[in-house]
Amino acid sequence: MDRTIIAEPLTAAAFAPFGEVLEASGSPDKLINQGLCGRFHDRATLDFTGEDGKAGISLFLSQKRDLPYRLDMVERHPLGSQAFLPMTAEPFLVIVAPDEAGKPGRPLAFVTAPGQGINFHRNTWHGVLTPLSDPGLFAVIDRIGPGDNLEEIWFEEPFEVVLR
Ligand SMILES: NC(=O)N[C@@H](O)C(=O)O
Ligand code: NI
Repeated sequence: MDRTIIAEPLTAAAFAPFGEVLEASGSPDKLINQGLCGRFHDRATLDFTGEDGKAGISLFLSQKRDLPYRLDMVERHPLGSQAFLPMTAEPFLVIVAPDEAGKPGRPLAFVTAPGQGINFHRNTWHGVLTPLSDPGLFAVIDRIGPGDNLEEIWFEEPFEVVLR
């Protein structure tokens, strides 16, 4: 199998099987604050299961990654969705993989446009947060609570993610 993955520009359609793209583009769902603010309302599927699980907002300050990016592993969260919302205008790398009988299939990679965030659906195979610039500062909305919410798979042979 070819181990090189070409990252494509992120689109809502291509990402739909894995989650949502969060971006303030097009017309807002509603105008608020005396018409001075557009609200792009309720754009992500937040999904938290398991006893005593709740939604939490955390901040991640991650080191940037260089390209070509060595993809050694993917993970998933069986008990909750996970959203990455950049607090800078810098693009970042988003990696997902289809589930094939409980194991990840061939990964796909996307590069966000400035201002785009993402929300992984619960139990979606994904690469960890992968900034391409410093500071890699993100707000992350995911499940807080007890239970095993992390499943990791390390590839026998890594993939290499490149830009087109
Ligand atoms: N482990 C953690 O909090 N982050 C990962 O889930 C990730 O996807 O970056
Ligand atoms: Ni994760």
